[in-house]
Amino acid sequence: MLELRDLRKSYGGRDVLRGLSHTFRAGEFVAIMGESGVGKSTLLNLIAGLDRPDSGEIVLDGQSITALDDRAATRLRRARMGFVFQAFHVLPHLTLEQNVALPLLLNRMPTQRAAEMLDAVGLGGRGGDFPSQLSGGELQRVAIARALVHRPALVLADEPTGNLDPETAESILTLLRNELKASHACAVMVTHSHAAAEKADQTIVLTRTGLANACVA
Ligand SMILES: Nc1ncnc2c1ncn2[C@@H]1O[C@H](COP(=O)(O)OP(=O)(O)OP(=O)(O)O)[C@@H](O)[C@H]1O
Repeated sequence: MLELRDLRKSYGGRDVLRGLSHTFRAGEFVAIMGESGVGKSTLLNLIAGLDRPDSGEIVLDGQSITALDDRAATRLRRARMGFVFQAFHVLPHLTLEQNVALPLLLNRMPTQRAAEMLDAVGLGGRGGDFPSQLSGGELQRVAIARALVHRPALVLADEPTGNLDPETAESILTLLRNELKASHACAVMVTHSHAAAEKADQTIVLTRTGLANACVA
């Protein structure tokens, strides 16, 4: 459902991705690991259509993302993807329910599923609260609810448990996994945490020379 074909990306003449190819299947939860600076966030940004490869192609459900202009890429991102990224953090001036409803509003979909998703992540009845009233773990649950509320085909997560204690991290990842499996979405999660990667179906290690399967759980 998501295909990376011979992706190449360099910054200032320095190669980061050198001909990277991989296929992700629907319903698959994949962790991407690799040493610092190897290009994990770069890869996620390319898949998200937030940056463009120098060459190669990214195909989502038969549609080439790399061939789209910025407007079309934004539309596709909005409709078909969900994000658990620092850059798309929960907005402080909106209530929890308004935050979770955002992808629905942007896609002109009915908004009642926002409350259902808050229930699903264990925050039922707190839709009127503001983000400042929540703990770090609770905020990540809101981010997961928002990433999945519009039933995206593809969820992209960058260190979703980066600043959480191990117990909270474990519960967040179990929640993410359960919600992904319920909606049959594919997820690509960048992480440095082996405990987080263990929650995925498959871990892929990004190296200086490409993408190598490290283990398949
Ligand atoms: N916009 C940019 N301009 C210039 N160089 C960049 C840009 N984005 C990334 N890089 C460089 O590309 C390389 C890969 O960066 P990237 O953030 O993808 O690594 P990473 O594997 O996610 O690292 P980390 O685990 O430390 O977050 C780094 O050397 C970085 O400095």
